[in-house]
Amino acid sequence: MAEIELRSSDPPAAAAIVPPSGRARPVQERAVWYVAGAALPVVAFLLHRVASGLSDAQADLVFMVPPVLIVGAFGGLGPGVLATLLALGLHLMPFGAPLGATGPALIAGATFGLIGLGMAVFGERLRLARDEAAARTRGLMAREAHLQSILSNVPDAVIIADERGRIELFSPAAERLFGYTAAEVRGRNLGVLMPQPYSDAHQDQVERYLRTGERHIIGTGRVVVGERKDGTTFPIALTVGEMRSDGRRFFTGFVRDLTERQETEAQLQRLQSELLHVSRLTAMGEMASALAHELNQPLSAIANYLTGSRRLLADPAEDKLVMVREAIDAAVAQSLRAGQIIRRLRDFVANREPEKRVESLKALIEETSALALVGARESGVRVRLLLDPAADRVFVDRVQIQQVLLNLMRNAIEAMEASPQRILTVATAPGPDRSVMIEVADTGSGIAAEIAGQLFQPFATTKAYGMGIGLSISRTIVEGHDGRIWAEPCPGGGASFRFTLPAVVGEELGDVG
Ligand code: HEM
Repeated sequence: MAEIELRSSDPPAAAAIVPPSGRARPVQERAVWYVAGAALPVVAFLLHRVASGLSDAQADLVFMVPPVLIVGAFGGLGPGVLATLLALGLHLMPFGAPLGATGPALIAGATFGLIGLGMAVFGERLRLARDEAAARTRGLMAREAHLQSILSNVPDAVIIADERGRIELFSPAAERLFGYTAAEVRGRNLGVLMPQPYSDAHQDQVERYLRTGERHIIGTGRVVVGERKDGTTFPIALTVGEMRSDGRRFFTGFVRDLTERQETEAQLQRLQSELLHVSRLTAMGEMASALAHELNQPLSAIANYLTGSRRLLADPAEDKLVMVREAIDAAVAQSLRAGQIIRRLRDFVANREPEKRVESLKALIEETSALALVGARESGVRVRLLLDPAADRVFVDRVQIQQVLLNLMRNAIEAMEASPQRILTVATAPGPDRSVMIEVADTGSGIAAEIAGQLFQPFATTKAYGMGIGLSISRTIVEGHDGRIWAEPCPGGGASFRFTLPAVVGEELGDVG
């Protein structure tokens, strides 16, 4: 979990960036104090001498105390010592007091020197402390500036609250997201950012955490609902961290707006389902003439039976009537067959919401192969269905899986166009981890080496026609069913495409119509 311990005695983190000591103090400032240290005692001395008519040498030192103290206190050690020595020098100059002077003059000079030096040492320490404080302030300001720049630029809203849930910090992104200004929410409870019933219960949740230490959001995050100032709600991903500063506990919330992501996901899903639909239409378009042929067969059979019946009815003898009844029964059967083909097609191309149910693979495969083999039997393709009853029940969207099967079977049939032997095998078997494996194998030309690695990428195709999106769509569908799809060369030549689907076993078995 994100827990940060901050103590006020910690050195400012920005110290590494901002020089911390008085060494950074401008050189000019030091120079000014040296000049003052040299000038002020002289000025004080001269003023006193002019005022007292060059006679009162003993009082010189008294007049020079203020400049020495000022220079020592503010200028530090160097300027302070300079001012003190200069003042003593002036005091002891031959034209002031005789060099050989003893007694009170020397005692006064020594006392003055000690006070001046003491003040210079004191001033130096003061100066260092002042510089350090300035460096600390600069460090804190730099840290504050970094924090502000991070807070202004991170796309996530950042909100800091104390342990009573009162908002202390509300980043610019939070202002944009929730519609409040920082000033409006500072000091208010976090509850203001969420709708009921969260709002009333939130502080209890925070206090429960403080009491028990049991985390539900801290460290894991959660998708929750936020409420803007205008009362509208929106989905957010919330992450909460905990921090201690100066013995107090704070919570930091990172809030990411999911509205856009959810919209994007919904849009992707819409596009995806349109693509699935378009690809089914394309498949049907590619098969159109064969399908027309397939429908034509029952229709012309119906026409033949009915023409025959009319002819038979010209002579309504008993034995002829029997034949007419049989012909009409056959016509009915053919029209039902035509109806079934049309219904299957309509189901297959309809744009509908995906819906997963327990289905029988046997039924799915048999139905799909009827569609896939339209026009193929004439070209000599033989079909082998090796369906294991122990691998029959699957939890899938029927139309989508039929789409995968149809695509694999049509590919297999096309791949065998130039082969002397044309056998399409569809087999099922129990797969690993409660799955069922379906195999569609052919005896065609096999998979070209240059395309093997990108078979399931969109627009990878070796066909003269078609966009090459069939296999990539098949992969999307299979993965959407938590399955896997791959291709292998067949031992005797040709290609084998395999995919897995979630099996339904034991008590999960549902009724399949
Ligand atoms: C804005 C919308 C927010 C909603 C809807 C919300 C909702 C919740 C909920 C439902 C819980 C209880 C979780 C449980 O017990 O299963 C919770 C706990 C908590 N929330 Fe919020 N929260 C929001 C914002 C925030 C923010 C911005 C912070 C911090 C600045 C925060 C700090 C906490 C803390 C400290 C806890 C208790 C610790 C935990 O359960 O791990 N929440 N929140």
